[in-house]
Amino acid sequence: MLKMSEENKDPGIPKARILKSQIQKSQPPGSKIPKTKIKICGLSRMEDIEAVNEACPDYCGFIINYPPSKRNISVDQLAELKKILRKEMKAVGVFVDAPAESVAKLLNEDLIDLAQLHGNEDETYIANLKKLTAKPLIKAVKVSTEEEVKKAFDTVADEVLLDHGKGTGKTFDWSILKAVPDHRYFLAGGLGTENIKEAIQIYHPAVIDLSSSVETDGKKDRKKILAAVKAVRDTGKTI
Ligand SMILES: O=C(O)c1ccccc1N[C@@H]1O[C@H](COP(=O)(O)O)[C@@H](O)[C@H]1O
Repeated sequence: MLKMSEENKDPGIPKARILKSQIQKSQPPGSKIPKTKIKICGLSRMEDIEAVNEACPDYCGFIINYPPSKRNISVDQLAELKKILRKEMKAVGVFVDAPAESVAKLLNEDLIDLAQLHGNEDETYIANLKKLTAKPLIKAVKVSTEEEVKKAFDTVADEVLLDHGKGTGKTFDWSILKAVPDHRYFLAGGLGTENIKEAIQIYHPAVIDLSSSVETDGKKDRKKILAAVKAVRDTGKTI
């Protein structure tokens, strides 16, 4: 039976609700705010793990039990891939309307470090899942208007991910991000080496999340993964 951890009894404020200006005020003068991080999503093969082990992004994403995706993997495949994934990187399980109990099980067994909820999971679902695990939850939201972006942060999830869809390889209109200049979020959808710098310098996302642009013929491409991680690190912009 799953138990609530000590940490979960006092879940505190979700990271997504803490504004950048509040973080800056709490820093000693001259100290640096964390740099934008990078997540490479949709890993499915051993060679994908070898590539990320070399590039070392901050987060690695796995699409779990979602057959409509060409990046779908089973829990057994996840377990095999996880065995060789370097420990420095956080493993993110990406779910689409999966039963909360099965998501919590993978988190609590440490097969994944965070769960990304990328379907129609509502606040009741997320609140229920939070009772089953202390691990961080990311709510993914498809956005196309300023109103939708603002509403995305009205959540009990720990993190918010703003996306064009589900691994579409397309950007949404980033100008709507001006509606939430002070918020922390994962930015996804159509990001690649050609637009990473612009995204970081203008919008300062906490995490740049990409999948389609680091593929060739539908498979992850080692050189593209290395180039994307380098692009984020080289930009080196602080939020
Ligand atoms: O990539 C998928 O197939 C997918 C399936 C189900 C939910 C989310 C999915 N992908 C997410 O899309 C972004 C990356 O987008 P892009 O390909 O770079 O445009 C990332 O958050 C993935 O988790």
